[in-house]
Amino acid sequence: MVSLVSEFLGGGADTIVAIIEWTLAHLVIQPEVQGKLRREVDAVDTVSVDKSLRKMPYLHAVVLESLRMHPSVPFVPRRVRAEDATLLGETTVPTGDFNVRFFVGDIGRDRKTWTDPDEFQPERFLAGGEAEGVGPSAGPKEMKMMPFGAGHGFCPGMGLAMVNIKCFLATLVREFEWAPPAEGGGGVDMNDPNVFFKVMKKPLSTRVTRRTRSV
Ligand code: HEM
Repeated sequence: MVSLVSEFLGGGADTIVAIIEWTLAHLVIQPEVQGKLRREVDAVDTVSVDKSLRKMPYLHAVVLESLRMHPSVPFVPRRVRAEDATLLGETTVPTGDFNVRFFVGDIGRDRKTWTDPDEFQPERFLAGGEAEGVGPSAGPKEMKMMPFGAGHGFCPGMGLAMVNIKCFLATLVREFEWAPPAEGGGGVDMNDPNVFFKVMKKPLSTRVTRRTRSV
């Protein structure tokens, strides 16, 4: 019970914080994406953001693009059994029990699947884009990305996480302008440290201005 609660608290909080920080970093260095997202957020009734999420496809695309590039949990471990020696891609898997790690981050940046995988392009998830119809969970036939894992260990917090991240981001973009740090502030470092959770190596530093809007 204790480990279950700690898994929910640890896995449920740090992962969300990390993805919001990465997304804000992209919005800071790509002001055109921030502007487009803000126009969408401003256009809906955001008094109760959670009720308006369905009307914000660009917000959905922004979050998916962030999860594709920066999945908070970098790999998914599985214990598997091969009855016969099997050819998996270019690797021959021997007969018997063994551990496999699926590197979620590498799947999301696979050059055979994604065009310019190191570019933050939320539009790819919109209608007509190469990832139209791709969602946060792995598809039954094809797995273009799997930030929440797949199969029997699949993340039970996915739905909660998506709503949480979207509500937070929509509110942060509605209320504030996000700009790069003032000169000498060190810029935005998009590297991640080689640790388990994919956090930013250097915590995001930005200039934040409260928006003044006529009601
Ligand atoms: C951006 C947010 C999150 C990401 C990227 C994420 C990702 C993952 C991944 C990749 C796994 C392993 C899945 C597998 O083995 O196939 C996992 C497991 C898990 N996640 Fe999440 N997660 C997130 C948010 C949450 C939240 C909000 C909760 C709970 C409130 C949560 C609770 C759990 C639990 C309990 C497991 C273990 C499931 C099991 O072992 O059966 N996660 N998560």
